[in-house]
Amino acid sequence: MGAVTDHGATQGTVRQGSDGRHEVDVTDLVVHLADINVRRGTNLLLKSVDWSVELDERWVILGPNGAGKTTLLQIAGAELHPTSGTVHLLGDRLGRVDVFELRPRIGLCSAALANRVPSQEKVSDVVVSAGYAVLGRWRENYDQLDTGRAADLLKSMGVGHLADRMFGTLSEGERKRVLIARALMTDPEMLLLDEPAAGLDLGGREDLVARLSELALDPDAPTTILVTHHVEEIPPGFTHALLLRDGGVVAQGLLDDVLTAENLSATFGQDLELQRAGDRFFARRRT
Ligand SMILES: Nc1ncnc2c1ncn2[C@@H]1O[C@H](COP(=O)(O)OP(=O)(O)OP(=O)(O)O)[C@@H](O)[C@H]1O
Repeated sequence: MGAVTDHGATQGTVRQGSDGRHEVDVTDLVVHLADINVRRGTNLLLKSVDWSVELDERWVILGPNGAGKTTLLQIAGAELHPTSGTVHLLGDRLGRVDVFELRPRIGLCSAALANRVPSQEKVSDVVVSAGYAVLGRWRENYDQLDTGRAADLLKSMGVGHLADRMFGTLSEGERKRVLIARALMTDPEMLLLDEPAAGLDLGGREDLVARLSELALDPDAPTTILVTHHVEEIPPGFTHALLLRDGGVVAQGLLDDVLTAENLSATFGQDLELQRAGDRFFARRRT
């Protein structure tokens, strides 16, 4: 296998430092990780990760089971502090900002969140309660503006007709769409999606990929970071990729540069062939 490149991610405002060198203003970036490590016991879940995400970028984080994708997303969501290294999210340094003020600015959709939704919760409440940072608690004073916004978001995700159903009665695909609507409810500056297509059938996956593509192509949509195991799930409109293996970055940068058979093979530890059909990707093992 040949050399794998670690393309530098794009940078924020570049200034001339007092010593004449160029300095990046990390507060202009949506995410900036500098040499972060996450250790649990003797395990290094993330190793020396540097990563910068700019405002109009849509990133896919790709890697095999156990690579550290969810751990990385938890850091981007201000849910986890690294063992070492510095993290800036939406201009604030993690550790020096109240995470309870930061988190409403970040929309998160994950299986862990799905598991916390009470099955009796009404779908419209699952969405509207995001604005109040609660789950499973009905408040009678939800604003009409909020309930209207929740209804619009459910419609935009193709599940408007399910607003009065109980969350527990929905199919896997319907739940995923409701949770994406919830993640968008607070009009977040950053949207984090952890394996949104997991557990969906082919039609459900294709429908979700199309909706996420619409979102990715909308210039008013938040900066989006999507975690997946499958190149087939990368929605058209995504601009950048970060490939992760054993907690380390294999490659990162513009999607077209990073998503190669060589990098994918290094990431998944198999000799893989990568095909591109239009704006979609397909991978399989070389025979
Ligand atoms: N608290 C912990 N203590 C020890 N190891 C942990 C802990 N939490 C996670 N890990 C390990 O860290 C590694 C990375 O986990 P993570 O969930 O980030 O991977 P992932 O890429 O999201 O995996 P998957 O694709 O299977 O969801 C895994 O090997 C996991 O077993």
